[in-house]
Amino acid sequence: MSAPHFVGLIWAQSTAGVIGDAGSIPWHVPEDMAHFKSKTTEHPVIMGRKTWDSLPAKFRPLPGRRNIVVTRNPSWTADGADSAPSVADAVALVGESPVWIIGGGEIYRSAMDIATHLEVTEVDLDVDGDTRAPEIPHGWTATAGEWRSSRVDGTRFRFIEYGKP
Ligand SMILES: CCc1nc(N)nc(N)c1OCCCOc1ncccc1N1CCC(C(F)(F)F)CC1
Repeated sequence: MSAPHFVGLIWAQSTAGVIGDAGSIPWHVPEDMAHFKSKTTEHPVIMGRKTWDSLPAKFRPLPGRRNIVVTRNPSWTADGADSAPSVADAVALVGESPVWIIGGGEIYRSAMDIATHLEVTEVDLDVDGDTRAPEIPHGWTATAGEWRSSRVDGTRFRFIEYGKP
């Protein structure tokens, strides 16, 4: 099994870096859900247990993808998910590329060192939240798409891709 050479982190954040509040996402931008779905479908996804718990029931497990949940609880199990004690162990379970790391905050921070690709949706909102996006270290280069407006309520958003030269 070869280690995946494409390890992507994917998240949606407010401009100030909020990604969640009380276990949910404080906005509704269906274009981001479609973006997330198109990027991750058919590829394995790795997430923390809190993100697993936050998934709406009809998306748990995320369909069409191997779901791997990172938890320190060795007796944790769930239908439709594998588990691993750390991000590194979860990535080691995957012998294909790309693998997508889909949240939450703690998991992104522990995965940043092994990430090769960041796929960030910036939502132009000023919202409060208890969970923040990871700091992006120096050395990543950003390619930002154009600002778009959500069909629901006109909320502006854009997709930013980060690579490492
Ligand atoms: C979309 C939210 C999202 N955006 C980006 N860009 N990066 C992410 N890491 C991400 O968080 C995925 C895990 C949390 O996901 C959800 N949390 C609350 C409600 C709904 C969801 N979604 C809806 C879409 C669904 C589909 F299967 F269609 F993709 C998956 C579950």
